[in-house]
Amino acid sequence: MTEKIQKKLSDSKGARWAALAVVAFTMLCGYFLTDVMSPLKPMLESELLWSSTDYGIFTSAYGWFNVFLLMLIFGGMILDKMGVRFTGFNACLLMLVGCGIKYYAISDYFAMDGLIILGMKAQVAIAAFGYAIFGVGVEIAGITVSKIIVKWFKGKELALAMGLEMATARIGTMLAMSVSVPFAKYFNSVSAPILLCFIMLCIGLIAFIVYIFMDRKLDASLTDADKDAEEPFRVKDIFLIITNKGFWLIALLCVLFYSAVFPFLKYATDLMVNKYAVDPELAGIIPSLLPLGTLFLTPFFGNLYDRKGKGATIMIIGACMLIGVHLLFALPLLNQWWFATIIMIILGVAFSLVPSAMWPSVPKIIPENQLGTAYALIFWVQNWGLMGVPALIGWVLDRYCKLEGDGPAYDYTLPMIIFTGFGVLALVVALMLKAEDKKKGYGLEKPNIK
Ligand SMILES: C[C@H](N)C(=O)N[C@@H](CCCCN)C(=O)O
Repeated sequence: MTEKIQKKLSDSKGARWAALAVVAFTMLCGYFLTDVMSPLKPMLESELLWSSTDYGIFTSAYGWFNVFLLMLIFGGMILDKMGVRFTGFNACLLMLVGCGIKYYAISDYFAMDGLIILGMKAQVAIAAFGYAIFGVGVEIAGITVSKIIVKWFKGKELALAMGLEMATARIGTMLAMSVSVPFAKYFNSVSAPILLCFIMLCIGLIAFIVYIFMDRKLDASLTDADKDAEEPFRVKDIFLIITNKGFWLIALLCVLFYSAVFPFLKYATDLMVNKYAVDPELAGIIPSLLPLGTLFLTPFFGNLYDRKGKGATIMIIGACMLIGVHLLFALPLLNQWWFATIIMIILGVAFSLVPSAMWPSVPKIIPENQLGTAYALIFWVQNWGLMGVPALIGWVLDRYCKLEGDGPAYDYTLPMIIFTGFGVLALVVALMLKAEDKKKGYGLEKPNIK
């Protein structure tokens, strides 16, 4: 009699890559809205009379609820307790609600002109409130998708899969950077690109519902032994996570590195206009090259990490490149669009190196049943930067960098020096992480494929 060996659904290559494609698409839709306003900064200033500080407040709202109301941490605990299907679906709903509120605030339907809410212009406050709700949704969706990828790819092409997920999400950023202004101009409305995002988020929700069916099938294919091996999450596990030095080094590297990239992207279009004299209508194209480069390179470096290891070294190289690029943006040399384009592409390489090695390194430090909470805690620390740095840069621009006359509105030297500082600190932490790996034997320099 032949004994049938039960295979998990994730053992099927087709099934696991299909699952990845579906959830990565949901993230693409989320990333589109995340960055859709960045190229619109000059239009917000000229048409809705926002200042750089208004824009900075609005942008920082992304992290308000995640940071102060601990929504991300609760989200991570819900994820580990209730599972990926429940958490992911509700995260998609939150993204939609947040996007709807943001659209209302920016659209012509908005009728509270002249009102002040908590010291902010009503329009800025309500758009920021919507963006804050969206921020909770997209961040919880991010940790959910990370856990989904570990569920399907652990012991297989984990870093490649994470790299491909990030690459797909970056298409959303790229679209935001390149189509927002032409779209807004075509419809003669700053809010038109946000409506487009709303439609995309509806499609993203449908994609996640498709994933829910795949996840059910995966669970049904698990043997009793697989299920027994899954230890339940206990609240006291949080203590185990936060007393782990490796965890803190990853979290610190994450906040420092990402503070020098995502908040930079929010101002990159404006930098192109002010420092490199690029036409505002085309200025979003140069920053959009950053996600374009990461599209190919994040999976490439992820695959390299899967097969050859060297995760900690990859993070160190990425941090060094980040410092070089921001320094070149800060220095008063070669204020030409082509030079900005070249260094933006190099930033894309740095922005592929660090994430491709950092995120797949977390499961080497933290057990799988605590992963949702661990990713959530890392995102929470990171959100302090995503929230604080844009507000800081907006304030610095208004206070110290305003220029008089008909030329550029701002001098970007000081903001770029601040971004360089984050890069230097990220490098120090990356070096400490490599030393800790040597001491504790996490295996960050070892390949992921067993
Ligand atoms: C902004 C968000 N918190 C974030 O850090 N996103 C990362 C991807 C993290 C998920 C990895 N599986 C990014 O680089 O976009």
